[in-house]
Amino acid sequence: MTTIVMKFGGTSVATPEKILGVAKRAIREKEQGKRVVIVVSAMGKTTDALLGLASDISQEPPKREMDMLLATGEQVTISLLAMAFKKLGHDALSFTGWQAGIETESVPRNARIETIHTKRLEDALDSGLFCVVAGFQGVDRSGNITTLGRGGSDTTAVALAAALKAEKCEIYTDVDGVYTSDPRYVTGARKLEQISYDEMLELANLGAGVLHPRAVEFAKNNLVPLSVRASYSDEPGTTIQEVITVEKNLIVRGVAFEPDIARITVSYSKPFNGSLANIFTTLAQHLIDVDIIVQSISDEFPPSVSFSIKEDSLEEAKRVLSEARGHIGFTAMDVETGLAKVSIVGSGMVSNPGVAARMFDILRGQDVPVKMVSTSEIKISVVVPSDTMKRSANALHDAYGLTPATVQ
Ligand SMILES: Nc1ncnc2c1ncn2[C@@H]1O[C@H](COP(=O)(O)OP(=O)(O)O)[C@@H](O)[C@H]1O
Ligand SMILES: N[C@@H](CC(=O)OP(=O)(O)O)C(=O)O
Repeated sequence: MTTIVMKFGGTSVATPEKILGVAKRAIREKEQGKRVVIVVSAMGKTTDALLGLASDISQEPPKREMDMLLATGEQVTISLLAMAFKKLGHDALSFTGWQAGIETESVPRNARIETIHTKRLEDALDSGLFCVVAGFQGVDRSGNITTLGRGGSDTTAVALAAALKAEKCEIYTDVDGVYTSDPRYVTGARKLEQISYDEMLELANLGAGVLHPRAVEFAKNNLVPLSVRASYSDEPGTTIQEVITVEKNLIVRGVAFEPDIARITVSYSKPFNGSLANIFTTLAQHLIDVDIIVQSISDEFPPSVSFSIKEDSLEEAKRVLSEARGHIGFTAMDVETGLAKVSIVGSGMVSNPGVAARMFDILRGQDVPVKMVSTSEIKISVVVPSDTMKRSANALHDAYGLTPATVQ
């Protein structure tokens, strides 16, 4: 008998009626002879509300206790969904992350899944039960509850699909697939029928919240057939796969963006290599994620390095760098907030020169100042002022032919 994993995000389980709807949808799959695992997120905006409660107590709450708090959101949904199955005449068992055997590394708030001990789930599935699993959470080797980072329920679903050798993993959400850009912000965004794991991974890493980046990583590494589809309709959605078979010629497949970026510039006296290593070692020791790094060295000016981080890490980054000032040997630290990152992604860039030049030209046409740039084989990202993010994304989307009327 084949197994499928269905994941429903917060918007799809926001009310008791929607939870009953999820159960009905899963029952339809089981009636086709499948073993069904359902992964759910916290109801609606519950996780945001829990974060708000914590910040009413403390600005820097202990990360372990944050995991303990945030994991409660998903626990509410799994119990309600198991009750919904019972109400509809079917047997189901709910599982927290640890009950489902999801073991993670010991990194609070952003843990990676290391192993899944599937025996308990396999036994329940063999007994004909629906398995309802809490997304976004696991347990480390010391028995601490961990969470997988915002949006991490997608990763729970794909990791379970890989561990259970499921036939497919379906992510049900409030859009009917992966779009060329976030349809909430980009008016011309259109649904893609297919997208490659690599392009999806870049888009997800660059802010396309429709899928958690590590979910795509898991799917790619384990070749899990993955799709994103609407929880409110039966349309097939978007499939994410190794090699795509349609629209292969597009240079840019999508535009992603991320608000709340800060730039820190640290100036220091020579020898600069030592300072550079000390700055980033200090940040790494405090598990602060750094994104774009721009190092500038000339004979005329003192050396400096600029890097971008998420605004919610800014206070901690400033504090740890200031505490290590003597060790690092820096002379000044400047901070700029209110920034955003806008990126274009597409495998077609590899063999097409001039993509960056065109991007800068389009942004110049929109009067958007580019503060930082970073590239890889299949993406170009720019850091720009937040108030130009939406305008930049729309202009790039149109100019690269992604808006339907302009598809070349
Ligand atoms: N490229 C994209 N394609 C589709 N949706 C996107 C994209 N980028 C961002 N999104 C946003 O992702 C949202 C779905 O993710 P999320 O809000 O986390 O849903 P869920 O609650 O189901 O997990 C959509 O409503 C959409 O605004
Ligand atoms: N509830 C968590 C985990 C999650 O994946 O949520 P969603 O599937 O609604 O994005 C969050 O809000 O981050």
